[in-house]
Amino acid sequence: MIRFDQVTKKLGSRNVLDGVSFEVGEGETFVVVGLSGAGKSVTLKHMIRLMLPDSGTVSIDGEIINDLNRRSLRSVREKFGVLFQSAALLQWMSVRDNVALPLREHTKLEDAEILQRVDEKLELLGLGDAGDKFPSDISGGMQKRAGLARAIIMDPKIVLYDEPTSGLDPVTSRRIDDLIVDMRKKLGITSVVVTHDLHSALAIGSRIMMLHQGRIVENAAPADFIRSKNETVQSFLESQYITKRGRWEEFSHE
Ligand SMILES: Nc1ncnc2c1ncn2[C@@H]1O[C@H](COP(=O)(O)OP(=O)(O)OP(=O)(O)O)[C@@H](O)[C@H]1O
Repeated sequence: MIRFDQVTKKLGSRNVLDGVSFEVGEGETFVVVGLSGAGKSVTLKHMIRLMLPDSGTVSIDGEIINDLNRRSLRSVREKFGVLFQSAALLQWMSVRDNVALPLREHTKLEDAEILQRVDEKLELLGLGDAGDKFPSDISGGMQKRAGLARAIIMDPKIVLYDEPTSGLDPVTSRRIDDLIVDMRKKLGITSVVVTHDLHSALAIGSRIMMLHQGRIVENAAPADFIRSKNETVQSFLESQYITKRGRWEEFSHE
């Protein structure tokens, strides 16, 4: 579904991606972890061609997206919903209007149909009562959920999450984790999640890939990830108090 083949990207004087190859299969919750500056967000940006590789290819559903024309690129991008770090809600619009925005911009649906679809998504994300509120009147966790409602309003096949739990307290973070798992269970959505939070990664990931200095140091199912012999992976795990005999099962939804 998503495939990177020997992707390299230099930004400034750094090789931010240095021959990165991996695949994300349909229905996976693929988690990308790594220290700050490891190239996680840059990897996400390549998936929707917000950035182009210097060499190597990115393919979506078998189609190499490096050289697509604008129209074909648009149809590839329609497969994606994106939840960036800030949730990026427009402050002067109600939650309902924020979520409706993509439908109003990209479809010719009647307003009644739009509002019905929006309310369905708000309900799904536990925001049934928040439609009339403004972003500044709801909590950070609710804002993230509203951002997620907007990311899935066009019924994408794939959702990209950049640090979905950053800035949230642990309880709210686990609630967002549950929602990401729900997206797969209820809607069959493939997810790619960039996070610093290994507890979250272990709880939701079908695979976890760790980037370090532009290269992949591990790409494995959670149970194998915590047993990785790679030293960079082990010190990353230890920094978050997870040991080789880690109690990740406790966090796992599977
Ligand atoms: N547009 C850009 N121009 C120049 N350098 C960039 C650009 N975007 C990212 N970089 C650099 O590329 C490196 C990787 O950035 P990226 O945002 O992918 O890191 P990250 O792993 O997501 O880190 P964080 O966890 O801090 O968000 C960083 O050193 C960053 O400064």
